[in-house]
Amino acid sequence: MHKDLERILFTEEQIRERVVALGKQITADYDGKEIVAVGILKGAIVFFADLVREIKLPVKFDFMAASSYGASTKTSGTVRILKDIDTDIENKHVIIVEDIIDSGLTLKYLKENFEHRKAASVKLCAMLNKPEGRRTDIKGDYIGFDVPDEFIVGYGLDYASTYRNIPYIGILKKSVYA
Ligand SMILES: O=P(O)(O)OC[C@H]1O[C@H](OP(=O)(O)OP(=O)(O)O)[C@H](O)[C@@H]1O
Ligand code: HPA
Ligand SMILES: [Mg+2]
Repeated sequence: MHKDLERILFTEEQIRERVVALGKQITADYDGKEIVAVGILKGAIVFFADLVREIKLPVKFDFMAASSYGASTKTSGTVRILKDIDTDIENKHVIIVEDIIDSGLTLKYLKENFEHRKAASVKLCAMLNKPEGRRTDIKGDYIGFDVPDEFIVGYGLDYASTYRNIPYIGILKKSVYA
């Protein structure tokens, strides 16, 4: 285990099993449709790469970069869009792919933004969900795992731009940021 982790929540094997199941569910739900998967950089990149390969339907890729945490374990409350998608999503079935829904501020902002562009449908898929962090009424449509109210890293999730490449998911020691 990485020395800065308090404990591992989900191993590589548990993550793989859950991602396969999510891919199957999405494949069944979107039968006959084409999907535009929009990954939210940077955190979603690892999950995105694994998930899209488990969806057995035509999937177009696009990416948006949004940031609200910076080098903190608390949301700044302001979602900044650093890069927009370049696909015209009007009448398209969009799945927004995220690493985590915590306060929900990022996804609430993005979901409304996508609906204004007249997508045929917009659903949210997140690897992790932290219900106790929530400050909005946003809910995910496809969720990998619920996590406790702790700061989580690995599998794309960072603290101050570090730990994203840890292949499993764990709780960061408080001594690292307190
Ligand atoms: O539900 P919320 O409280 O809004 O938190 C979730 C968002 O915060 C993180 O992004 P961050 O701003 O850290 O950017 P990053 O993806 O580049 O790490 C994470 O990747 C989600 O996008
Ligand atoms: O628990 C978290 N870990 C990493 N990034 C995050 N962004 C929101 N919540 C988290
Ligand atoms: Mg982050």
